[in-house]
This record gives sequence, C-alpha cells and structure tokens, in this order.
Amino acid sequence: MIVPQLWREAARFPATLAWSVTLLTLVSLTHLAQAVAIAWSMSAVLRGQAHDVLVALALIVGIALLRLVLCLAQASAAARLGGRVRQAVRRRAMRAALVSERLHDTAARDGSMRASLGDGVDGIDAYVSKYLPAVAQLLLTCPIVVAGLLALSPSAGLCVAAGVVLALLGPMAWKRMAARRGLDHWDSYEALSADLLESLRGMATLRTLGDVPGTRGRLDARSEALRRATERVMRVSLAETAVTDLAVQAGVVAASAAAIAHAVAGQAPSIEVYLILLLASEAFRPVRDLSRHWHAGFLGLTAVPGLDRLGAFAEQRATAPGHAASAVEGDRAPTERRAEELRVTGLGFRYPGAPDDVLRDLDLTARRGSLSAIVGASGAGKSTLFDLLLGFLTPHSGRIELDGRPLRPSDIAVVSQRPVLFAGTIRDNLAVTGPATEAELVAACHAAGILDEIRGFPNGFDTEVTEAGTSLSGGQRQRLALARALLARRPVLLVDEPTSALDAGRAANVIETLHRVARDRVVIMISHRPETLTEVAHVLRLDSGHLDRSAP
Ligand SMILES: Nc1ncnc2c1ncn2[C@@H]1O[C@H](COP(=O)(O)OP(=O)(O)OP(=O)(O)O)[C@@H](O)[C@H]1O
Repeated sequence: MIVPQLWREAARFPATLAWSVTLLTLVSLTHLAQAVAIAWSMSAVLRGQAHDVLVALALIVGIALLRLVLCLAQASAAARLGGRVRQAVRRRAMRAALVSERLHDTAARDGSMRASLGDGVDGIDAYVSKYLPAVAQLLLTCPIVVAGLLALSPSAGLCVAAGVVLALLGPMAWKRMAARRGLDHWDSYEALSADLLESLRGMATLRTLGDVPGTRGRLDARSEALRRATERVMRVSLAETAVTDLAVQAGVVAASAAAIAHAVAGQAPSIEVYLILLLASEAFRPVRDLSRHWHAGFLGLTAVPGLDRLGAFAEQRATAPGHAASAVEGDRAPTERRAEELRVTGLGFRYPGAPDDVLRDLDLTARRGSLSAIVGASGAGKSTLFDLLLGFLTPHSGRIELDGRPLRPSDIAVVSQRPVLFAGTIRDNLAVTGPATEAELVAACHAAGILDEIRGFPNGFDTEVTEAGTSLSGGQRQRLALARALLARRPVLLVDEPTSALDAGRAANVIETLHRVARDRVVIMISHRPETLTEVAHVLRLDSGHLDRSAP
C-alpha cells in the first residue's frame, strides 16, 4: 500500500534511506546464502562427506554472525530514517498549526491537533522506517530467488512466483477496506482526544454546572465508538492476514510437491531438492515481513489525511506579514524603539460567512505621550480591532501605519484580558520576549505593580507557575503579563481591559502605570470601567463599526 506523502518524506533523506535498504537487502542475501549452505550440509550428510559437513556448518555459523551484525546496523539505520522523517513532519506540522489564523478557526480542536502531532506523527515512523525498506527489499530479492528456483525447477519456480503474486495482490481489496476503516478509527480517536482535553480543561465549569455525569457519558460513548472502530479494523486485518498466509502456504506446498516429484523421479541431485525446498520458503520471507510491517505502520498511515489537512506535508509557507510567527521571530534581543503615531485609515473587516462588516471605514489615530482608550458596547468590534492591529486578522480594506510605514506585529506588545502564562518559573515567563537582566525584571515588575508579591513568594522570580498560570490569581496574572509586555520594549502597547481582575486600588495603580508607560510609547487600552477613564484624554467610542470621535 503506497502512501505518496510518506514516500516523498523518506526520499528527503536519500542517503539514510539507501543505506537502510542496502543493509536490509544484505540481510536477505545472508538468508539465501544460509539456505544454500544448509542444502549443501544436508546433501553432504546424505553422502557421508564429513569434511563438507563441517565446512558447511562453519559457513552457517559465520553467516548467522554476519547477519546479526547487519541486522543491528539495519535497525539503527531504520531508526535514524524514521526519527528524521518524524522530526521533519512534526516540525512542519507545528509550524502550520501555530499560526494566528487558528485563533479564529472555529473548526480547530486542540485535542485533535494534539493527537495528530503526537501519536499521528509517531505512528508514521513504523511505515517509513520498516515498511518502505521492506518494499524495496521485496522488489530486489524476490526476483533473484524466483529466478534461481526457475533455473533449478521451472515448475517449482512457477508455483512460487504465482504464490508471491497472489500473496501480494490477493489481500489488496482487504487492505483498501482496512485503510478506509482505519480512517474512521483515526477520526474516532481524534474525537475522543479532543473531548477528553476539553473536559479536563473545563472540569471546574462542568462541576459547577453539575454536568460531570453527562460528560462522563459522552466520553463513554466516544470510547465505545473507538472500540467498535478498532474491532472493525482488526476484523478486516485478520481477513487480510489470512489471505496472505494462505497464498504463502499454498506456494510453499506447491513448490515442495514439485521438489518431491523431482526427488521421486530421481531427476535432480539431492542438493537441488533441498535447495528448492529451502528457497521456496525464503522467497516468501520478504512478503511476510512486508505484511508484518504494514500492520505496524497502520496507525501512521491512517493519520496521514489529518496531518495533510494540517499542512504537515506542504512545503514551508512563507510567513505573511501579520502572522503571529513573525511577532515571535526577530525579537530575541529586544531593543527600545520609539514611535510617534499609530494611524488607521479606512479600515474594513468582515468575518468569513458573516452577513455584515464588523468594522467599516474606520479611522483612528493614537499618539505617543498620552494614553488612548477604546470603549464600546459588547460586540462593537474592539477585540476585532486589536486582532487586526496584531495581524491576527487581515483587513479587507484600509491601512494601518506606524510613523508612516506599515505596522508590523513585532512593533506591538499586548496584554490580553485573560493572559496566557506557560509552565515554568516566573522568570521564564517574563523572559519569553527575550533575555532580560535582573534589574530590568525588577523595573518592569515594579512598574506593573507585581514586584512586592513576587518577592513575597518563597522562590521569588524562580517560583514555578503551573500550566496556564492557575497557581496565580487573575490579577497577578494580568500584572505579570503587563510586566512581560513592558519587557518586550515595543513601540506600541495594546492592553485589553487591564483592570478587570483588580480591586479599585490596584486598578488605579495599573492605570497610573499605563499613563507613565504611554510617555515612551503608543498605548491603546480597551476599557469597560468608566472610573478608569477619568484621566484619559483620548477616549475613542466604537459604535457599529465606526469611531464616534477619533483622537486629535
Ligand atoms: N470568529 C468569529 N467569527 C464570526 N464572527 C465573529 C467572530 N469573532 C467575533 N465575531 C463577531 O464580531 C463582532 C465583534 O466582536 P468583538 O469580539 O470584536 O467585540 P468586542 O467589542 O470585543 O466585544 P466584548 O466587549 O464583548 O469583548 C461580534 O458581533 C461577534 O459576534
């Protein structure tokens, strides 16, 4: 069963692939040489030639040792090939997955993606490292054995050739059916992974809604669907194996019958009879190996369509301006940059499939020196505007410029309403945007109003933060995210409702910090709390896709 994407992946490493195939072919040749040596030793025993028996036995032992060495080298080459392909496919799949478009892709489920990136990519290893070299081995060694048998006994050769063809083509229909059912199996597996991940993430909400039994029931149903899909695949697999085995056994029995007929008729010397018997079995060895490796690589094979959809087999796409990747790259060692004016002109945007524009012909100017705030009813398009500024969405019309040139994602630092922290220490989380000295960390955390609390933790900046930052309060996460954004030293700072998780005192401190920060950069804040806007000179009201009043 040929999967073009996986062949192309293996072909990207021609030297490793060729080395693996060469070693596997040499291993096959040692089996053939051993068959010849065994036939010779048995015929020597029959003829009572003790010297020949000893030489043949020494040869058999020598060949077995050589094969051991070759097998070890082949296993290592195969593992190298599988590992390289896995790494390349996973790297490309991750690049394709970690793009800003995913933020707005309502069909994407993290659990499905995790299954594809994890088990799916691991699964293709067996297909690439074992199955592909086994195909090459079959094509190289089977014709040699069949030709040898034809030379020894045309009837035995024909029986074996027919058996090989039958063993390869006979189970094709079942293989195709197994591949189809395998796709259903993979879909069930992905769905279960996605549901499981979402249930774990939403456990607290599910508990408070009293939906834990319901969730358990849904997961049970998914699990049952996966069990049924697995059984269906196994049934077809069993039928496919039975057809292969039948063809193999029939070929060996027919060739043996031909050899026995020769022996009975006294047409051939004993060594030829033994050779026919042994080579008939050897001819089917690559077929049996191929069938075994096909089953081992089956999971990876079924993951291919999902990985393909993800873009794992596409050439690396050029990262368009505005993609999140470019916001991360190129900012390893940030240096302080200044900008005077962010200007938005004639901006228009509509979500795919939505009946109306979210933003229409929007003009906006925000300047360094004083804080700008955007307010507006829920659904007015404030977050959409931020996503357009960040390059997560592409506008249908209009321009976004910083000091007269197009705004780049790397110009912007952002503090979202629900900031994401990563597993690691507070220091790791602060240093995500680039290396920072202790003094810089202290200054940023002081400005964000979180320094005293960090110093109060037993390990200070080296305190571990749990995954998604759940070991910190909402307000602490928000202020840590503000410190992180300040450390990015970008000329534009976007802040989405920075005080939503803070009490009045802390909220006032953060707004004071933002006023201070706005002296060196353009700062735009989304706000829902009127009391935080008293000191803000430029309040921009977003209404039905327009701004009521833009900053002067
Ligand atoms: N991915 C999406 N696909 C389609 N429509 C969307 C999508 N995201 C948002 N919208 C719609 O776009 C409009 C603006 O949403 P947006 O999130 O920008 O509003 P907002 O002003 O930030 O609201 P809030 O103050 O409640 O956060 C809403 O009508 C929303 O339903």
